[in-house]
Amino acid sequence: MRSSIIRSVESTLRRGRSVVSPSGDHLLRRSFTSAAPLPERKVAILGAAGGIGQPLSLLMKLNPLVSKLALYDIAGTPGVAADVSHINTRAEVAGYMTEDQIGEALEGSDVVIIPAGVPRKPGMTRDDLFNINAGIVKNLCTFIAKYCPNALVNMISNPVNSTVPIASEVFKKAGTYDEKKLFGVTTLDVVRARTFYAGKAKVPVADVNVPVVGGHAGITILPLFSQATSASNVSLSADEITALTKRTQDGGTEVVEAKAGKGSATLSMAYAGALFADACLKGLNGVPDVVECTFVQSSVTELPFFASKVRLGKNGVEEVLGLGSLSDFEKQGLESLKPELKSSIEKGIKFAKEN
Ligand SMILES: NC(=O)C1=CN([C@@H]2O[C@H](COP(=O)(O)OP(=O)(O)OC[C@H]3O[C@@H](n4cnc5c(N)ncnc54)[C@H](O)[C@@H]3O)[C@@H](O)[C@H]2O)C=CC1
Ligand SMILES: O=C([O-])CC(=O)C(=O)O
Repeated sequence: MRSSIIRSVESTLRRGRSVVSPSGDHLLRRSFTSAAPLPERKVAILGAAGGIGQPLSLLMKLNPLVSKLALYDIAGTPGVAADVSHINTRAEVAGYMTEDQIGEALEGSDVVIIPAGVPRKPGMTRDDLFNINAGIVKNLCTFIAKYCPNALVNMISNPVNSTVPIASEVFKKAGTYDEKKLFGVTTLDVVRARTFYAGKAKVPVADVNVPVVGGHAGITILPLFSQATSASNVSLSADEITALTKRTQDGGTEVVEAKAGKGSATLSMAYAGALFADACLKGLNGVPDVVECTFVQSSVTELPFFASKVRLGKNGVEEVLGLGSLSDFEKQGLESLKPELKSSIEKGIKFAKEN
């Protein structure tokens, strides 16, 4: 059994296909065929030795689209890099520690993933992380602007609703901002919405996709269950949809409480981060119709940043897609989230301008 699984993964890798795929295995089918040579792609992970960073480093090492994997952290990277580097997959792994080495880590990167920063403890909101994480993100983005201004930046560090605007201001100040290349990673909200919906509706999770729009904190997370694929065959009551919405919005808190002081989601986040980075790489490589929900500069609403479905392409964002038709419940959720999201965005912009 074990050897047949290994054989199947190895044969997938030889064909140059992805082991992980956003939104289910349909993307596997639009990956490269054996005839297409895979382009060289460098991915850097900043915060690679942390709770998310370590399993994310593992998953990116398993991704055959990655030819170089740069692992950076302020502590612990040599061990993680040595460990991951022994895996017999395509990516060459190098570990970097201290700011003297960050330039080398970043240079030539196509995608930079940032899970650096402190996680929540029970009783905290994501915004309670602002005071520490805002400075970390600002500093790291200054290095990105200097060493790899053309990279796609996947921001995981919380509060995403503020750290993405901070990054945009740092890049603007450096003259390198390209709104097509900056993403807040909200994939975990989609992963949760799919899992919770499939469980409640008793349908195979692989058949379910659910757009999640807005932002990445509490009520700013708005799953659009009315647009769930397979929704037409499923009838959930209004109370069930309300409960699913709340569970998706509180998914992070559910994990924080279960971990009881030992941090927040790391394994599911690493999975979600790997899915989103994989989608970015596929877009860069010219795979058509790669669509993911992500928090980007947006004109979908009056807010300057907003998460929605986005088509990814050779330059990052190819098209920010609209919201589609919303149920009355979702319309109400959309209006309710705007004040909080607006103030988190403004807080990030103000911090970056004043510091
Ligand atoms: N976007 C999302 O959906 C999610 C975001 N998160 C956020 O991800 C962040 C990381 O979470 P964990 O990995 O659990 O935390 P962790 O504390 O386990 O790891 C963070 C890592 O960042 C490193 N770090 C700190 N300052 C750094 C700097 N200046 N440069 C490079 N590395 C630095 C630390 O040394 C540590 O290894 C948190 O802010 C958390 O809230 C967590 C889950 C989901
Ligand atoms: O809840 C947290 O603090 C971490 C996070 O963003 C998530 O799990 O969605």
